[in-house]
Amino acid sequence: MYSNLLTIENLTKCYGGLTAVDDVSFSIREGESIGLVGESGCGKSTLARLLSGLEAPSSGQALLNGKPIRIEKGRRRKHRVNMVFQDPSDTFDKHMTVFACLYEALSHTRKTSKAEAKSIITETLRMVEIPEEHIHRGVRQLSGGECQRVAIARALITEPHLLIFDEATSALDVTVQAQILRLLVRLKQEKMSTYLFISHDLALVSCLCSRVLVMYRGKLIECGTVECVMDYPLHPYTELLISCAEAFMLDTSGTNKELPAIQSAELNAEDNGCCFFANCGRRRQVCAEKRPQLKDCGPGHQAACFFPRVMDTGSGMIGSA
Ligand SMILES: Nc1ncnc2c1ncn2[C@@H]1O[C@H](COP(=O)(O)OP(=O)(O)OP(=O)(O)O)[C@@H](O)[C@H]1O
Repeated sequence: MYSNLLTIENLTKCYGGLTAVDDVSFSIREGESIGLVGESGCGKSTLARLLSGLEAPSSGQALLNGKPIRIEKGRRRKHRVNMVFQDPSDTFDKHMTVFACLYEALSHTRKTSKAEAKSIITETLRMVEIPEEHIHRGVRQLSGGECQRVAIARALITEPHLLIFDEATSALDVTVQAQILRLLVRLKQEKMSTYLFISHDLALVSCLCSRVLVMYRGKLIECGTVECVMDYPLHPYTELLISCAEAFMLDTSGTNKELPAIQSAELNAEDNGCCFFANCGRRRQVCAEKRPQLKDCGPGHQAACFFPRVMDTGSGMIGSA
């Protein structure tokens, strides 16, 4: 019996000489909301495509309810794992109406009468706050925010086991982003589904998720509850990521704080060593020679670092090796 909805074991994806996802292992329990963060190009979307059966791994496996996720087209895949992408307009046939888009998705997973389909579609559109009179509009007539709501409705209507949001708000302007974020918070409360939120935005992940995974250059380098990782980051890359996010926020005098510098990844000479070696202020010889594996550093908190930050959380020390 598998208690986890999703179990990822040593998942790896190579494109030629590039390892986009490198020996990644983690699990997601049913009903959990997990955040996946990391800089651009670290492999987040590749990992999402592997989980949704859009691409096959080079090695390792992803199990959904104990069964390997395989490349599947259309209906079965979307019923198991469905994705909402950054720019939904790319994923719609612009000549279709809102009703036709949702009906197509629904008919992939369930047989319904027209009347039943109409009632399910109306209810799903209500859930994402699209007015009923939009139902016969063409998707090309929708605004960016409306289009993303319809994309969310299209994903929800298939009742997937796992729903992945890949930067689902980042193409929208800030006011629409805030509306979609409020919608996601509400949906998460109303529908106890299992979600994976991929984002650059740590604040968004903090709002929506209970646990967070941090990736760097294809590797999982830290994971734990949102509170643990945000308040007590152990890996130097996570510390940098959080300080970068804070630096973007205006301080009380109205000026931006200086961004910490990050060196080019090419400076990381040691393929066998730590992927963060070139940028790390705590590096020692062993970091150049051996690759650190994820290890428990505190309750529900893991980091792949030989010298994680040691901190007193008030209820005990974390990070000591
Ligand atoms: N089909 C592909 N063929 C070759 N290289 C690819 C392919 N897809 C992704 N890559 C490369 O794999 C690496 C990881 O890309 P990926 O899109 O997964 O990163 P990401 O973390 O999602 O980035 P972003 O946040 O900018 O979307 C990048 O170097 C990218 O160029």
